[in-house]
Amino acid sequence: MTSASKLVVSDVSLRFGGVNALSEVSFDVAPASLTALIGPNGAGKTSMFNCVSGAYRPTSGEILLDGAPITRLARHRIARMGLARSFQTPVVLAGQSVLDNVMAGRYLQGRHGILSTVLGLSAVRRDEDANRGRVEHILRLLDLTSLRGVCVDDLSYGTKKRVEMARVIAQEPTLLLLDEPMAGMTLDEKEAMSAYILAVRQELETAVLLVEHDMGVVMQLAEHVVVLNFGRKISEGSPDEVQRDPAVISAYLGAAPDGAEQTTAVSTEGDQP
Ligand SMILES: Nc1ncnc2c1ncn2[C@@H]1O[C@H](COP(=O)(O)OP(=O)(O)OP(=O)(O)O)[C@@H](O)[C@H]1O
Repeated sequence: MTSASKLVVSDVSLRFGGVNALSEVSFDVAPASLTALIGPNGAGKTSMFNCVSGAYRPTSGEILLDGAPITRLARHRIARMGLARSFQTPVVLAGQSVLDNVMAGRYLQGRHGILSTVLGLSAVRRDEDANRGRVEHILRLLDLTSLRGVCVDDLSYGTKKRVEMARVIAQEPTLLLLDEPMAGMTLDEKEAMSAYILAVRQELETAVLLVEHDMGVVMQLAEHVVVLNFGRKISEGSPDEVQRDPAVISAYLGAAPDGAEQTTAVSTEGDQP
């Protein structure tokens, strides 16, 4: 753990009745870095996202955001501290345009309450102008400008995921949690989404924590990889290091016993290694 870490996860455990979803998991996310959280189905990735974002309260352990404890804070308080997340199934405002969806992200980020917004106070109007400029910029960044007036209901699944990402980015997070941003996408859409994630990160200098099953994407995007299996951290390091780690290969293949010699690396082909 370093005091300069964006996120520090320290000995986090989460139990559901008799199920240990997470067992004493620790890792850091460095500022402006891209860290991937990977592991086979049921490894505990979503549980960890839910603990970090405040949806679940860990049974034990501590989570720090910019050095401040967030373990027991409500979701909206953590969001106000700079954390935003996307979901496996994109969360969009049905029946609303792409523009309105992204504007919704600005309202979450805004400092004015609903009453001052309704009263149309001048400070709010100044913010509105700034918001519009910011939203137009985000639409351009994610190639959504031409779709700004289109209702999200009429968009493909992959484009809805892009709209959700635009809304989340509009919150100007300093830590962005992306839960399987490529799930259900075509190969072309995945390549485009990878480029968008890199562009967003460069532009906003946001730290990103990414859950993704597509190992090709993880190896291409991540600087640091944390591997979970059955709720425990089994490996951590550069993409190259983890894909050669026998414990990781064993977890994904479900075959070789712990510590066994392995000659194959984790596959970077296809969705599910
Ligand atoms: N709300 C819950 N109630 C009971 N058990 C749960 C709950 N949420 C998760 N679990 C259990 O915790 C473990 C970790 O699940 P989790 O969804 O975090 O894994 P995951 O790595 O995200 O899996 P996947 O890749 O399939 O999404 C699993 O055994 C799961 O069945």
